[in-house]
Amino acid sequence: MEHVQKVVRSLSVAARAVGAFIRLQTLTPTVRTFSGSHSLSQNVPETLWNLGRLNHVAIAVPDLQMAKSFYKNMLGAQVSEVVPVPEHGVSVVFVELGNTKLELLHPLGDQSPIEGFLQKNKAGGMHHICIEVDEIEAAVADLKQKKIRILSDKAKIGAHGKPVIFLHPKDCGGVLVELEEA
Ligand SMILES: C[C@@H](C(=O)O)C(=O)SCCNC(=O)CCNC(=O)[C@H](O)C(C)(C)COP(=O)(O)OP(=O)(O)OC[C@H]1O[C@@H](n2cnc3c(N)ncnc32)[C@H](O)[C@@H]1OP(=O)(O)O
Repeated sequence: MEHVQKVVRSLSVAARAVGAFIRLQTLTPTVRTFSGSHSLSQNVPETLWNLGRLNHVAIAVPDLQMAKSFYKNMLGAQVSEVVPVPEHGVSVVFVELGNTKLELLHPLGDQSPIEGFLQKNKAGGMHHICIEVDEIEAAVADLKQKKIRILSDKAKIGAHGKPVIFLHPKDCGGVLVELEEA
């Protein structure tokens, strides 16, 4: 009899553990990437666009040559020449990191969107992150519906020759987010 009670107790502990595991699986957010595994996407409703890899992290700097020299000579990174991107009001240096890039940004022209940021952050600082998407127009339509502010009327060509948009930092947890079509 005691043996039977032990078996019943073990079975009920196992059943509770399975229940907790299933609840945990339901609660755990899933990551959905267009470059990643399909098995991760099972809990996510199908949408017309997908988020991909981190393309770059952009850092606004008050002195582009000094910043370039820091990454090249102090950290030993491979860095590009200065690339002017007048359509976005910035000059850029790309820092290669293997799996992603840094973009060092400095204002170009008198209407630069990073001028105000550098006035508030005199030593410079992290300005935005850029994540790849597979369908930028679908992303724009979807995010507009979700009341996320898009900071331009339509996608512009970004520093890598691909269409980009920016999302308002106040709608993205305080981070300026750029989406780039891969
Ligand atoms: C080449 C290209 C590429 O990669 O392809 C690029 O990188 S172009 C990179 C440059 N282009 C862009 O950044 C385009 C998108 N950016 C913009 O439209 C603008 O910079 C905004 C993000 C809307 C900020 O505009 P503006 O400086 O005039 O406004 P503001 O100073 O009144 O800022 C409004 C509020 O947002 C905050 N705020 C401003 N810039 C921010 C940033 N980078 N990250 C996080 N928060 C930020 C301010 O502190 C302020 O918060 P409080 O009210 O709490 O004080």
